[in-house]
Amino acid sequence: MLELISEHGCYGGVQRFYRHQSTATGLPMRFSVFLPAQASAAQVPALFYLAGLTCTEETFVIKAGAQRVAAELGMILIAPDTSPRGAGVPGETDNWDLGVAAGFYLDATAAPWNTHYRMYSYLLELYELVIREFPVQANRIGITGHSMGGHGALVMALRNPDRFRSVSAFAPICAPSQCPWGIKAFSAYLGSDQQSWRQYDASALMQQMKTPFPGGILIDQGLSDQFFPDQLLPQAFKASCLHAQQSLTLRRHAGYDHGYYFISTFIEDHLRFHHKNLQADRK
Ligand SMILES: N[C@@H](CCC(=O)N[C@@H](CSC=O)C(=O)NCC(=O)O)C(=O)O
Repeated sequence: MLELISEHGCYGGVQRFYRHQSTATGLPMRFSVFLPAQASAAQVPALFYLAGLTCTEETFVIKAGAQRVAAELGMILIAPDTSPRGAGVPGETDNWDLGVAAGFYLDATAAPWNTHYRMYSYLLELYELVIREFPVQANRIGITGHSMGGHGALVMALRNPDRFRSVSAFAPICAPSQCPWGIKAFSAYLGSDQQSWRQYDASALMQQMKTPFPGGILIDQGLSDQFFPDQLLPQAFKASCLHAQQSLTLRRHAGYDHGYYFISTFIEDHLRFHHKNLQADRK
């Protein structure tokens, strides 16, 4: 059962916010949907956007300025929240990089996180819900994201290429098993067996990838990004793409930092990249 929280006219379409009860997390979850005008008459392509640490389902919608081009292209935008809320895990709001707003888009297996912190399964649940409830072309769905959400987008696409036909990312955490944010989160959520971390590590997954994304992968990275040297490691993902013969466009931009000024500058390129890839004939 979907509860509409609010709706707002936007570029001829409508920006909506919803709440629903999730089976995966066992808690109420929130997400946002932009519906372009074209969606009132036909099924259209859709793009999931996964936000980063400290964000909500609202951050992308109010900061990235994506709706104008999505309205032009006739593309639905879906932005979920970044973690369960109200799980009651002791200390879950004590750190900005673990717990609330830091779900890392994985299914926790270690207590006390494993009951509700199940964002990987939640995204698959949301994917089905979106196809059921909105006028989406089910074979034309892409995914993108920023930082922790860029990690989530790459992992979701690499593990579910039949669901997500196109993938891009902004300053993603490319090798979480090797950076401080990822090591902290994976140790808490998944435990000490680093073999189990590989299923949520885009660079490790890409090493094993058998069928490349035909339209390539697009990543943008700011060179004034304060997290670039230690946390993001795009060079690791690039090396894995070379190994797997996956075409990767990794653009490095002088003068851009980690924030939404960077994302809002390049979001149009990402929407057009996905629109083009999703237009290509798909079975
Ligand atoms: N703790 C700091 C920094 C938090 C921060 O930079 N969050 C990024 C994502 S970082 C990786 O996932 C973000 O997108 N913030 C939202 C924004 O509007 O910029 C803090 O709380 O400021």
